[in-house]
Amino acid sequence: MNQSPGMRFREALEVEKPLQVAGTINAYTAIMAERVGFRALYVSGAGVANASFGLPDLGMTTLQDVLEDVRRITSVTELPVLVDADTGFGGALQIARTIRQMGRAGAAGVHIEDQVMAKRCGHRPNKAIVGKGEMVDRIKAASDAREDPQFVIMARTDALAVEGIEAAIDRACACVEAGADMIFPEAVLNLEQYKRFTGAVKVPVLANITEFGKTPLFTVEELGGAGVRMALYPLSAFRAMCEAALQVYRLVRWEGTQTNAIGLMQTRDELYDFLHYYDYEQKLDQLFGTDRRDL
Ligand SMILES: C[C@](O)(C(=O)O)[C@H](CC(=O)O)C(=O)O
Ligand SMILES: [Mg+2]
Repeated sequence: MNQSPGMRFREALEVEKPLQVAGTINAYTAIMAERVGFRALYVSGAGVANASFGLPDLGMTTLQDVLEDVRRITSVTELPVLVDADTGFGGALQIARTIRQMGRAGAAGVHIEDQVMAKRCGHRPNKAIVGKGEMVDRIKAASDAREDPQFVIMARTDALAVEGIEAAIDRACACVEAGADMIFPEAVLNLEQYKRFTGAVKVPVLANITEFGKTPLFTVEELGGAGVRMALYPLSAFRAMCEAALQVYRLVRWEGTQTNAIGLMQTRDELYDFLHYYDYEQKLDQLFGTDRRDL
């Protein structure tokens, strides 16, 4: 595995069209997603905020908070990991630091968006965005800072909901001009709009297929037909995990036993299989023998 993570992401993009990018909120889910066959993973800003810190996705987490989750994930997978860097966590110099530290944490690339620093979830109302010039500066700073030229800089624009499609496409093109390798148009409403973006920008476009948001749950075939090159599922597994956890808590609390919750659970054997538990155990036995009575 001597290719850089950025290179691996770009290769995955050539192999699978559109490339499905699986959101993984921790190291263990990354292992499962890799085993299932995904070719690229994602660390969601909302995932870090919600799952790791119990906070809403409103720009309250720091670069270090995100890096910690990125390191945990990149240390257990060979798959390239795209990371949500929100607004970049500061001005030009801080954005440069974000890019370098993400690279060193093993990320394949990041997306940086044009919302104001006090950002909101992309699928919520009342978003505010910085001017086109400031967004272009963010992308210039990011693209200039990469230590590996293959590290992916993806520009996310939230302008569609704020200024409309023409302005959003104009921004996307300006970001590509400034060095963005890929474009993430946020909160797209229909396939026609995706077609407008993919027709206008000459770089790969990502579709954020997040549930309960503004974008319908388009299939990969539909997205591919609109020229989209990446389909992102940022929180799908997390949402399902949360629902399962809630059901288990309720059942145990109400029924005084987990018997009726067992069907919602991954078994010990499955868990150990994903973790290669038995290989580790065998290693211990090899090293120290199985008779531990003299300890
Ligand atoms: C992609 C996203 O930025 C994320 O942090 O995962 C979110 C996802 C979501 O809230 O559903 C976003 O679209 O803003
Ligand atoms: Mg986000």
